Amino acid sequence: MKSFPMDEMDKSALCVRGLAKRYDSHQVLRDLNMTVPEGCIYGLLGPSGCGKTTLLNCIMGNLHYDSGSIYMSCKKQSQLGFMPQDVALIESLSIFEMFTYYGRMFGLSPSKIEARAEELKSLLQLPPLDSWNGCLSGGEQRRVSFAVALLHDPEFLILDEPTVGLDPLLSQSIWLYLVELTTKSKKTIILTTHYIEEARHAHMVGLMRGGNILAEAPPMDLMSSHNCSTLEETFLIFSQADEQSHKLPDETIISQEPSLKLWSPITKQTSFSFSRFKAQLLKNTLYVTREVPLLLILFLMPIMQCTFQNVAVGLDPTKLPIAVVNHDHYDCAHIPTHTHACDWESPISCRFLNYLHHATDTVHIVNKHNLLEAERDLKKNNVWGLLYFAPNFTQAIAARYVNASVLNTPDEVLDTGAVNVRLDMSNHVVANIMTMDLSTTLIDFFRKLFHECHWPDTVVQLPMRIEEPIYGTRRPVFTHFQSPAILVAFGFYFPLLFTTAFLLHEKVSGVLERTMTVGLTPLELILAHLVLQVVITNLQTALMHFIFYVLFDNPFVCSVWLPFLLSFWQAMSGMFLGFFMSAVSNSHVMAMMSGTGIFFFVTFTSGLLWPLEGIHSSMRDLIWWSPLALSTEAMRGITARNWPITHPHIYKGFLAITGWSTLFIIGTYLVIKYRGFHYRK
Ligand SMILES: Nc1ncnc2c1ncn2[C@@H]1O[C@H](COP(=O)(O)OP(=O)(O)OP(=O)(O)O)[C@@H](O)[C@H]1O
Repeated sequence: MKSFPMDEMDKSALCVRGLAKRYDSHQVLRDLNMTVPEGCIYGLLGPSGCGKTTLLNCIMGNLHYDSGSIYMSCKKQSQLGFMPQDVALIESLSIFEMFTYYGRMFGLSPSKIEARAEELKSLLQLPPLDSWNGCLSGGEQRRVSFAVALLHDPEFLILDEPTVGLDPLLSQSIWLYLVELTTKSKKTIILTTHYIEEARHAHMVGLMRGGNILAEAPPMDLMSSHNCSTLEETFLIFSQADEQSHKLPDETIISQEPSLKLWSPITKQTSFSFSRFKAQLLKNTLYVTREVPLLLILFLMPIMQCTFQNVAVGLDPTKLPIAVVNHDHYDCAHIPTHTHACDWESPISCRFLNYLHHATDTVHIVNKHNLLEAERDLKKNNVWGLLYFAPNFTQAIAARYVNASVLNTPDEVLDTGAVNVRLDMSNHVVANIMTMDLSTTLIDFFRKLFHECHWPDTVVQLPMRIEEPIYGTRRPVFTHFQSPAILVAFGFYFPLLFTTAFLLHEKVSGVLERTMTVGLTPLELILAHLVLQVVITNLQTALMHFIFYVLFDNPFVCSVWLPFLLSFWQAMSGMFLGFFMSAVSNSHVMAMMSGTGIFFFVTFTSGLLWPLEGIHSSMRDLIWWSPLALSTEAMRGITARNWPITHPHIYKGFLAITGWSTLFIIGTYLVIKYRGFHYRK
């Protein structure tokens, strides 16, 4: 290969001077100088981990650097073509769809995109353009990725290992094409490669080691000045010299505290472009509609979770076995079933048990012969409770209510005339429901009995009258308490999950970095996602409201729009947290772990599982700062009480969501501003 004429090098396409970059305490680039003449191929050679990718990212403005300076002849992102080390293809698109996506990013017309696609297909021997990226081999993906970098015919190409894994013949034709690009079209190309010998094709090579360029010159000049026949040999000589010279010790550089973080001279797109926004939106929509498992998760999950919640949570337990030891009467089978006849002779224990059997579904009577057997079953949790009627229970009851008044009935008689109940109280919910059910059934039984005898039934009632409730029903169910909270929690969590997973997938696969390098702005990225999320959220919310309020008939005493608006607003807040999570997370594991933590924190402190009025007194004032606490209360206020938006409980809910959303947006803005939206290993 002819070496690049030195006189043409005066005009530099890129000048890097004294560049330093470190990750925490790891100094990756140190006092690095590099000059790339215009219209040449510059081969950046160096062992793995020497900092090549870091250098390229600093040049393109994907990374801040700590000190030094970078000069570039091209200033706009659209003049730059970048092929990252990871292929960073969008797997759910076909090759042509991906060309269309990137073409739109660059503002190319459809006919131009089509023409370039055909050109690049024959040049790079690409598979048919309607092939899915996800089905291509590694080498094919690399060629497609290379084609994307060339699509808009940029002036400056930065290629991170373009020929790795390619057929030698294809590699050679790519090199020939690159040389043609530089000679005919005066493009400038920087490429990295592990195949040192292929860099002979380059006009200039830079030998990089330990974060520094040891030498840069045309490859032939480098070899001849060191009497070497291969570049490999030349690199070895430079590496040995570098090893012996022991340049600056690490600490010297680490101790330099950079005063400010510097960017590359490439001007980042800041203005909003409808064409890029549309390209991103169409790409996202194609992705979501093509990924059937994702679609199922998005819509089946709310359906299933809401259905499970309604059928599995909050309903009163039924058919709880309860042991009955009846020493009042051993064989209730032959006692007449007209339980409430004013008859104080036939065994009241049997008549009460008969009434219990028919009046409530909560307990299921299991007759036992003696107390020992019943207690054994209670300990083994074969039964949840034990009812014991002492001998002469009926007579004692009669003595209490018929033959005498309660005041002059002896204590022993009162004792005998009491139903003895022993329960397994280890399960709070079951124990409370059984206690309530047994006492109300017993009171009801005696009320009806007294009624038959034409006695005032107030004798057996507490001196308290429970009036019709202002809100809710006389016999509230736990599901009714939970459903508004579940709606709010799911409304928050589903968008959080989707946004985090979707953006993180793009980030980790390198697609996001690539699209941001070609000019997509954070605002366009966020708006395109927002539009899709709004559509998904509205469908999910409609589905969830339908299941809760139409299928399962949870309390809903209000108009449709206000709870829908609250759910929607809550979902937006979940999405904003998703933006923040995807910006700060570098892996799905990290996002998943923090997402799970957030879910449990938010669930426990939202009043979903238990009323917040029952929280420990030290947290009583703080709890309302929890992200979903006020909105959950607002949802209850709307759906069960029909409070308007002007009610303090309701507008505080909306304000709390707005406040948290603002916080998430500010957090995301700061992360993007100071760290970028890029993937960091
Ligand atoms: N985000 C990061 N945080 C911390 N260290 C990093 C980060 N990115 C890269 N490094 C480290 O910086 C060094 C240089 O990495 P870089 O990817 O630039 O090397 P490279 O020369 O391109 O390697 P390869 O040829 O294998 O791709 C490596 O030791 C790497 O572990």
